[in-house]
Amino acid sequence: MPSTPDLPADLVARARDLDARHAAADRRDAFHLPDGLTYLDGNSLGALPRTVAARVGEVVEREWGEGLVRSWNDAGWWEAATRVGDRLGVLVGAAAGQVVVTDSTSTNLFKVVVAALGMAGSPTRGRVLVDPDSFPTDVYVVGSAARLAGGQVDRVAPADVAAHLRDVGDEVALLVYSSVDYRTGELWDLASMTAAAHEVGALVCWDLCHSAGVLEIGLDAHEADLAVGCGYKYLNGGPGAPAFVYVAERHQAAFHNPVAGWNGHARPFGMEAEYEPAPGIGRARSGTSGMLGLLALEEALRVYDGVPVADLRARSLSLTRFFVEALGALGVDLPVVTPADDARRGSQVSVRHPEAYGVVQALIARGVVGDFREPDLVRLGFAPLYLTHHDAVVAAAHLAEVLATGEFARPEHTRRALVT
Ligand SMILES: Cc1ncc(COP(=O)(O)O)c(C=O)c1O
Ligand SMILES: Nc1c(O)cccc1C(=O)C[C@H](N)C(=O)O
Repeated sequence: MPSTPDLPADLVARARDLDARHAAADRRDAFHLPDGLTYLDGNSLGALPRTVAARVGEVVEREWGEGLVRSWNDAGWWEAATRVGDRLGVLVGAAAGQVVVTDSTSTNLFKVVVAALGMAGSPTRGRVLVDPDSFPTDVYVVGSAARLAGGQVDRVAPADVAAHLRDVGDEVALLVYSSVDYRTGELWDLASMTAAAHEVGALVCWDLCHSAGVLEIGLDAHEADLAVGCGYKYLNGGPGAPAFVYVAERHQAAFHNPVAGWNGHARPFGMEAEYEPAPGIGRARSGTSGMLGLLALEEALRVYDGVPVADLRARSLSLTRFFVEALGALGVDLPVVTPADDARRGSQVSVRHPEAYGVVQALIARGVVGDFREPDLVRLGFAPLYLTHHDAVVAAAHLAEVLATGEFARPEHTRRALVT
């Protein structure tokens, strides 16, 4: 692995000052991070909180091994989906009883779109708006769910939503938008888009995959209707961790889960012939959750204990702002596609380069892990719980060298892997 480039003393000193200023939100010691690695991909797969392995070991050996089926009662397995939902709800601004942790984001989105088309009530309200540049699963799932439920999909960029609602707002049932764009890192205005949808009588489902755990979302405060998001990015639940779904309390009675499985029944152990949904958010459950993943996520969320999301947001903004400043100081003049305005920036920085794939691979070979996103983006995520301003300087210095040396064009860096 190439050694770390010489770091300019002024940047190192500034990093030290900023790390001291944001020390209250520093939980780096709570994570296992490989020596010498600068990990800027927590927006794809979050790092491992140290206590998770022991907790999973305990669940396997004691709760499963010894407790066996009794653990559904004795170890609180049955209620884990809503218990972890309540904990996660605190991070996204949802009062208890509105979030359940279950299934994947894709599956939860399917349930939400079908349910929302049913909630819209009028047969003339069948349009579902989706951002064509969303993470592809959102576009695929919205298309499939809307088709099955007799709706119609309008692919509308966030900037055009207001105009579209003026034109056909009274036919719109639901808007599905990401609060942070997975490619550019742009943060959309959840409050004003939600209000605009409500003005025409439509509902909104927010995809929080790239915002949960790093910024204040305020679902209840902004009267959001529905939301989904995953547990394995900034929430650090581990690969394939279960996702979450939020249904605002005022909508729960009308929320008819199309995957009406027994876990969402009012009396699951009544083994009744007919389905009757559970009275609250439990109705968004379908089948049995994978307990190892769910309890691993619960343990991972303990890292957030005592860390206000506002402090994390301040640290995150400082990290991304400082990283861009460091790129400038080191003479890296790639276009930064992530907004410079704090109010419009999530927790990542994406830069454009025609050989972005090779740049990312060359960085990884140097121990700086980010990822490549089509067609030409180097995407670097800044998980504020465990990254420091010093990491930002190290990453910027490696990027400067990768560009200066032309390493990105080496054949070993341009060969595509299955997962990018
Ligand atoms: C914005 C967004 N939505 C949805 C997903 C898909 O989630 P899942 O694979 O859990 O269905 C991802 C990431 O994979 C994502 O980034
Ligand atoms: N879910 C993933 C996976 O199973 C493998 C590799 C990456 C992912 C991701 O989550 C990608 C991520 N949603 C993104 O924003 O690109």
